[in-house]
Amino acid sequence: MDKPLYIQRFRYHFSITKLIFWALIVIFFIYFFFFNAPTTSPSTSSISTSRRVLWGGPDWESRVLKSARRRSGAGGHVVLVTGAAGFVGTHVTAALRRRGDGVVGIDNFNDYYDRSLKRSRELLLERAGVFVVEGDINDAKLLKRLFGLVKFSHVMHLAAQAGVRYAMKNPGSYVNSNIAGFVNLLEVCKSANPQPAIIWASSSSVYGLNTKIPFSEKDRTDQPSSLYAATKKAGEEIAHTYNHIYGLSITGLRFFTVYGPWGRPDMAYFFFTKDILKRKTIKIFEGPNHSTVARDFTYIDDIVKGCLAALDTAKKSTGSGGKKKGAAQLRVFNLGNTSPVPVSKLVSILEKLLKVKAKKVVLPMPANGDVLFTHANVSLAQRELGYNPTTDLQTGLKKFVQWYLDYYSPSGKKSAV
Ligand SMILES: O=C(O)[C@H]1O[C@H](OP(=O)(O)OP(=O)(O)OC[C@H]2O[C@@H](n3ccc(=O)[nH]c3=O)[C@H](O)[C@@H]2O)[C@H](O)[C@@H](O)[C@@H]1O
Repeated sequence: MDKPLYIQRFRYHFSITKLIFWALIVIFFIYFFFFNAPTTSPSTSSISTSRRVLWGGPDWESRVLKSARRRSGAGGHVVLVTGAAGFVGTHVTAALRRRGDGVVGIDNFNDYYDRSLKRSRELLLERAGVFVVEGDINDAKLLKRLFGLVKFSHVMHLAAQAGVRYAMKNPGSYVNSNIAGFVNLLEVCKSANPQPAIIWASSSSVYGLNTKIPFSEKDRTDQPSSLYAATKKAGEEIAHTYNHIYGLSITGLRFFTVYGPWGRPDMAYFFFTKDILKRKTIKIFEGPNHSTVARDFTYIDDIVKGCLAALDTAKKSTGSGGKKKGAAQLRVFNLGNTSPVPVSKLVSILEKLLKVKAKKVVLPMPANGDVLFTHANVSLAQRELGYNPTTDLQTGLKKFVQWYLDYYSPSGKKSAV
């Protein structure tokens, strides 16, 4: 006897559902085993790298090797640049490439700020012949593979979680990138054969609550006022340890509020420009008793020169196979502009360049880790590196604004690249 119609329909629907269920399971397994193959490396960065990053394979290897090749007759170094799609990283990488060094970049393309800007910088480097590996400095396997493929003479370590105020929102990302990531990189460098010399980005923020002006490398740096500053200071101590135990040659560069074309959208000069153009109100912080807040704003080209000079004067690491063979070089330099400018003056320069009057509100500086004043004494860098900053804020901001208007104009993105 035939079953009632509703039972037949129920069975029919039930079997379709079962079919879809098993099909989904099969698709999941195919995806997991075939598209998530062994060269896939789970990364640990809390901001960006919850996704999996693909690297490896013959094509990837040949791109790495090609990028690491020095221009024939150029002599030069073979450099791994971490944070190569970052602001300073892109400029330094391009400059190294221009003069003929072999350069391989690495960047995790995290979403701390607009990723498309990072991708545009990557494109710029790709056109200059540099391959930026997508991966995280916490990925030891990836770093070992890179060192297995290429005998890097230097590492320019510029990958970091930057930004003073964001440290209150996402403290873990600072520990992850600036401490864990740095240690991971040093662990791989110490075991590499030959060991590379390392140049890395510290920060003017390590001077913290120091009131002695201008800041000299001999001044105290044990009063950080933000977690960001504390992680950079920790980096300096960690550098000391790896230099002492393993003979790694390490140079730390304390950058002072670096600005310029292709800059970081989280920095005040950048978002002030954006907000002034949008007629949005900007906040200008002031210190106690209406005192001025000022920064030793330093133009990117001056910083690049300092980075290259630090690289060219770095002595070789002395260790090999994880063992120290003798004392190695350990240096720290201020790279600033030596003339602090009040934030209110920065805004008035921008108003003139943009030909727009800013809507502004002056507020007491919140307790967010910011310091009142920075001012670099660069005589050590002058002596040892021949560092001599030449760009004043007016000139540097003019170049930034030209780039900004071009890059963000409706038709500009490509022409700026
Ligand atoms: O030199 C350094 O060590 C640091 O320089 C910058 O940090 P900061 O100098 O605080 O740069 P901005 O965030 O661009 O701030 C510049 C000035 O604008 C002020 N500001 C910021 C934001 C705002 O809304 N209003 C305002 O007046 C800040 O108080 C500060 O005085 C970078 O963001 C750090 O990554 C870097 O390490």
